[in-house]
Amino acid sequence: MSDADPILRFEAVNLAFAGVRAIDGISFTVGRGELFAIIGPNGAGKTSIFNVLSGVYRPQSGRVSFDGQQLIGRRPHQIARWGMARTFQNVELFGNLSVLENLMLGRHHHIRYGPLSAVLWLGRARRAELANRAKVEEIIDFLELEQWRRYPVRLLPYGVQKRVELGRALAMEPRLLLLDEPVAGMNVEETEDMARYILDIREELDIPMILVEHDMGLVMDLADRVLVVDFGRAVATGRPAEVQHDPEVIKAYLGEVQPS
Ligand SMILES: Nc1ncnc2c1ncn2[C@@H]1O[C@H](COP(=O)(O)OP(=O)(O)OP(=O)(O)O)[C@@H](O)[C@H]1O
Repeated sequence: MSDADPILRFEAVNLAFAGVRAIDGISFTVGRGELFAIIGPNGAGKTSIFNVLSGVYRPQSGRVSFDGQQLIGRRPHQIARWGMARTFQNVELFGNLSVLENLMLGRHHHIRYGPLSAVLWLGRARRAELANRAKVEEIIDFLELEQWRRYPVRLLPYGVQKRVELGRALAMEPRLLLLDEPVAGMNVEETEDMARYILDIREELDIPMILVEHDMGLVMDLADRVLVVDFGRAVATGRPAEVQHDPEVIKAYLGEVQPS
């Protein structure tokens, strides 16, 4: 499913911290419309890959291109403006602001009018504001957040907070969405809901995604392809059913089987 013109190309990336090889020569591509998962044991390098993609870490070597543009050396806000949005392992929202306000913040880099127009509420600022509001309303609808829209986010159930975070990323109208453990800490019902929204994003919004997730069932159900990492290395890449039976993958998860 990784086509000839992928949205993302991650090539031979190396990232080390004081001797720890967090990413050790990993390469992969993500196709347009693909749901690509990265799995691996704790400390394998998954978050480091996300941090390289979003410009937080600068690798020592390798190339990363997003829709043909080189990413390494770019600032996080620039990469976000290019259309790469991200959710975090722990919810990172403004707890005292409402769902609506948090989603509007996801639109801030779409705001194109200057401060003077904003203060005077001139035509351009007004039109932009209305367009931003319409986009946010669309997302509230899509993620079924209507009943929560005016509530401060900190008062909402955890599963709903994670959904709002997803909504804020969608408000950026991303061309690639990075989901960092979207169902971590969720109960079964919340997990099922989140899985449905992720599938809807792919089917209805046609946004490619990279998913880092410990919930193996979710990955196997949702992903088109899976990259398995261990100690900073790519252990296997393939369709979920293929990697599941790969002896290297089983070894990475279960450890070396000792002869009795
Ligand atoms: N800023 C940092 N400074 C030093 N070491 C780091 C830093 N970030 C990551 N590492 C190290 O790099 C390795 C990979 O870490 P990373 O967080 O990417 O793994 P992970 O697969 O996301 O783990 P988890 O599933 O626990 O979130 C680990 O050994 C980690 O300690």
